[in-house]
Amino acid sequence: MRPLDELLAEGVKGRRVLVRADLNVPFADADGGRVIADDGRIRAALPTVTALRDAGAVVVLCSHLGRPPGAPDPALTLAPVAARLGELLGADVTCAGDTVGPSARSAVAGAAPGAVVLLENLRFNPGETSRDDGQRGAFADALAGLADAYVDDAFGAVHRRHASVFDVAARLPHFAGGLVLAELDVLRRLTESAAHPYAVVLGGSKVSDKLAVIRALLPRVDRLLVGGGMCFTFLRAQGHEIGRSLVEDDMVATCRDLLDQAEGKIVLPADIVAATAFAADADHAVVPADAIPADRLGLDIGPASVAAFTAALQGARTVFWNGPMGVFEMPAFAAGTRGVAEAVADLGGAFTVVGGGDSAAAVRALGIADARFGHISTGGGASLEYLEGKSLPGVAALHGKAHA
Ligand SMILES: Nc1ncnc2c1ncn2[C@@H]1O[C@H](COP(=O)(O)OP(=O)(O)OP(=O)(O)O)[C@@H](O)[C@H]1O
Ligand SMILES: O=C(O)[C@H](O)COP(=O)(O)O
Repeated sequence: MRPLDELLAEGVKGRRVLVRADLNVPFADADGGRVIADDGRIRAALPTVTALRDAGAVVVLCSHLGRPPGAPDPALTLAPVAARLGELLGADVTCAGDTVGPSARSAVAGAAPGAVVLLENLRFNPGETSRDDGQRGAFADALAGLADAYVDDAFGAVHRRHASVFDVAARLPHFAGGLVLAELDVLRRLTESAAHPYAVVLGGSKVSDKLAVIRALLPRVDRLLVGGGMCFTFLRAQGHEIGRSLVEDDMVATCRDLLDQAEGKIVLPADIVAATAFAADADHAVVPADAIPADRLGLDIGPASVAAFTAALQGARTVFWNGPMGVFEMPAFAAGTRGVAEAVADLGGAFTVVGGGDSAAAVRALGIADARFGHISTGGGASLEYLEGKSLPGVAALHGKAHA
């Protein structure tokens, strides 16, 4: 895998460099409309963009935003991201009106050395995510036609076999950006040389996505703490009443199996904040985790769980945390995530990694400084698939394993 530095050493003055970044940032409703809720991923793209600008390249930047169904959706335009990037760079960023069409081509053709052109949302095009190699390849041809070299710095998307992540690398001289290299270094450390005790904290809502990770991690970790929307499928597997909480019924048997194999490593919440509705102002109460009232749903872990999770983390020398402990976006259900975040941040002598778009956003939204963690990853699914031991298409492509 050739690092960006090799491309810079070759010289890029006046060359067009296609940079795939992951600018898929969360938005929130505000008085004046939708605003960027957390710009961490835009900031994470700055070093690569700045290095190329400083070296005189024409930076042709591209990213996905959300999951539009292969057609333009004005709600998912990258225009606000271009504006924010421009503010952070202190320079104009042109946002093309399309991804590989006339607007993009003329913006790139008219760009001076050091200029940045952000292409419109890659997923406005069906070829980006298509399962059909030919359709993806045709879109990758069009992307490659806009540039002379390709840099992948989209760590959050390296687990996607998409045109801009996988196929385009075979069509241009390709290089890994500093963010991708740094993130892979951290994950390598977590898989190859993690100091023990090693604790993993998992939460969030994507239960089925994360069960495979639990299976893969169990033999390698000493403690596995499960909170968030994930824990209810486990509590159901233990035979408990979980009311109307989030559950994946077809995963209950798998959770039972994982609990049997876990040799006591899996720690589940002892109490739950159970609400009458999925709403910020819903009536709520702390209840035992094995007795959630039938008409309520769990939206956060309770104080006894925070205390138990904090205790289980003491002495850990490596911690990986993915997924909020509750619906942190609603203040009434943010205490569990805050408590666990504080516990992880306070661990002295441990290498602590927070992985996941929502988890990183939660940490920042709660006002906990990035510097209190060893590493905050820009990739949720990407980190998990790496830890699961899966091959990542974006990384394989940078190793020259994508074929046109
Ligand atoms: N008890 C719960 N019930 C329902 N939703 C929950 C619960 N606890 C947490 N969540 C939701 O889980 C979501 C985050 O889950 P997700 O699995 O996507 O996290 P992530 O891995 O950090 O993010 P990403 O995969 O985007 O990088 C949050 O929006 C949060 O509100
Ligand atoms: O938010 C993420 O995890 C990445 O941007 C990838 O997005 P995706 O899950 O929609 O491919």
